Amino acid sequence: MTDKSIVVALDYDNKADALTFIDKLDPNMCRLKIGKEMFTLFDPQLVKDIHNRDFDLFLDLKFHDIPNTVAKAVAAAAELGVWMTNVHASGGLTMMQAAKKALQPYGKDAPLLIAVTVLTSMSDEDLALLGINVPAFEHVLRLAKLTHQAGLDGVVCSAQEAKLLKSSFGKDFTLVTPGIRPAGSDAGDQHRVMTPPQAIAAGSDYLVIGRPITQAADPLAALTAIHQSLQLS
Ligand SMILES: O=c1ccn([C@@H]2O[C@H](COP(=O)(O)O)[C@@H](O)[C@H]2O)c(=O)[nH]1
Repeated sequence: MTDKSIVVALDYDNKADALTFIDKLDPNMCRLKIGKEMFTLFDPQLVKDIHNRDFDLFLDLKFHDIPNTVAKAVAAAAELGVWMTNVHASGGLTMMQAAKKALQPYGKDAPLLIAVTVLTSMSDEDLALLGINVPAFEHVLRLAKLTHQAGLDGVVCSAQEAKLLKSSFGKDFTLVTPGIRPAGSDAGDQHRVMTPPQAIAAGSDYLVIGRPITQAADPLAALTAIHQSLQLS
């Protein structure tokens, strides 16, 4: 089955368990993502272990720091040969421009560089507590505009904002959407959610899906069922 729009968020605290799961997958079935937990626990060797298995890897470290530091971090991600990496758009225009510039020497081998807008776990009420008194979609739009201006490849957003962002920035602006929940599954700490078929219909390019797959009794069956739901949509 080939639908590489699915990016499985690994988020395992045990490397052997993660690799056992990965070894059941075909790199044509999905891409993989590791984030702060796994990178901190298992270091760049994990990136090499995943690349040795021929998967495209999204290194989701959400860099957020001064421009010089973020530029160096993004270049370090490029050295690892990852398919995609990211920064926080709220780090600002200058920071994102510095990150983009740091990838110039890598040419066509540079990873895709995207920016996180508003975390999918956040509601309008969470934003209000930060003094951001607009609905989440408006703040996402603001941050996506800044990201587009900085020349990045796209954003992380909720699939709920995908239609708005595709109509604002065009089809080539890549939308990576976590907060994906198959119908009937537990939302957990995610707030702005959509099902896989809804997300694709809304314009998401990549669906980031973690616990509904990795915490399922049979993760491979859960991934296969999501593939099937997309083919029926
Ligand atoms: O806004 C964001 C940005 C990143 N994430 C990450 O995606 C996965 C989602 O995992 P689930 O288990 O499917 O909830 C996770 O690694 C987050 O760190 C996000 O959820 N929202």
